[in-house]
Amino acid sequence: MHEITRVEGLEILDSRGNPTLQATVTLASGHQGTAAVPSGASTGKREALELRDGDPARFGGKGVRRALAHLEGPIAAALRGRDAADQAGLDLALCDLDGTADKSRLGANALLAASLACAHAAAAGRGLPLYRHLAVDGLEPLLPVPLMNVINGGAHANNSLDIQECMIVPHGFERFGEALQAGVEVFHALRSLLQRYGLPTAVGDEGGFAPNVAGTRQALDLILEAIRAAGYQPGEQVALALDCAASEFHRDDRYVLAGEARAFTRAEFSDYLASLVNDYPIVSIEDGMAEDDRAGWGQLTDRLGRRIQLVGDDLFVTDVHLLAEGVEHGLGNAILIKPNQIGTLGETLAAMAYARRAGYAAIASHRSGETGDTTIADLAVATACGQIKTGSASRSDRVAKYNRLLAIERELGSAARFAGTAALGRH
Ligand SMILES: C=C(OP(=O)(O)O)C(=O)O
Ligand SMILES: [Mg+2]
Repeated sequence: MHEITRVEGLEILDSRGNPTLQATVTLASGHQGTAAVPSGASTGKREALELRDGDPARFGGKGVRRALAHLEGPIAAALRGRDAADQAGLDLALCDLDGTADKSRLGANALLAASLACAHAAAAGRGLPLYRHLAVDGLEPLLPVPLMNVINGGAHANNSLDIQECMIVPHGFERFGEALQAGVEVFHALRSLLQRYGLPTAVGDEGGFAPNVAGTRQALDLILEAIRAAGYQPGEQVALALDCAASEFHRDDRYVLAGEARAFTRAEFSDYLASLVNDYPIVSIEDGMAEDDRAGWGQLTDRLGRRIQLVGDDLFVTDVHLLAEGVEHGLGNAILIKPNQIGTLGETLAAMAYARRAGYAAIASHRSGETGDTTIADLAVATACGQIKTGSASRSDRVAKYNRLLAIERELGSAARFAGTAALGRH
């Protein structure tokens, strides 16, 4: 029994300068665990609620004092005396305590901070690294392929690109460290290219560049050129991935892309994405259709689901019930995993387990507003999900996750396995 004796909260800042929550859980043994919660910008409308104070006089309404009070009040009271190693039981108790479907009473930010900090405390109490503590029965630790967002658009940058994320996927390598190095070299090569073409090298929220490009194809052409300039083979070693975040530009049943000066029907937008897949080594498209456009998701999955990975982010919001519905109706073939979309670690693990059983891929993911917290790195390794999406190499909040994975790879030594190309080969 790893008895919880104290739960403390702290209001800290995220990478966008907005307040967020950190929790520290102390056990009777004296061991402690600390975790911080991130925050999204292009949030799915079915996400659990991130409780904000709404007082415009403080952080423009984004304060988290109420959530902090919930964390240190009712949540702390409910956790004291419980076993930190009983993650499922703790998280069930937290859900019951909140009592709402969307965690709007206590706030998903308050609940997740506590939930994650319990896991860290239990790991410390057991004398295990977090990825060992969270290890899923029968699965060996696996270092994930990084999906690195090198050109930012959409809600994450104020440039002309409608597609939110253009990512590189360094998969054709033996070790995580080699893949990361390749990704970073491509990122540096891209910076040089942008400079040469007189385009700005300022970065967006996730650390990727945010140039004013003339549409998606120019962004992808630049990335391909950067992959070659860095000495890697596009597709074979470093592939491409997109997060369209299509809910953001879905209006009146049309996909309105300012950069293409066009409003697409769902069929036309499927054609457009298929043409990109034909012309570029794209292995994964996230939120290629809007969260409410189930017909669009069905069409896109029929069209591309056997060729590439189609990831539901806003569509599934890390919710096992929405995922189950999606599996039943054949929507997509992968789920993005963001613990703060659902609000507890236990429910996050349940969604990942369901995906595994259903043959859906799972990608552990950061949010666009991040902290130095590295829990998702351990989560990816423990669940052997094979992929992690955590931005570019130019911001310390993103680099922290990559550095954690480097440390895990070293710690595992000769037992370290890298997911590599096999992680993408399910379709
Ligand atoms: C990471 C993402 O952005 P946000 O955190 O803004 O939802 C995403 O959409 O996948
Ligand atoms: Mg997304």
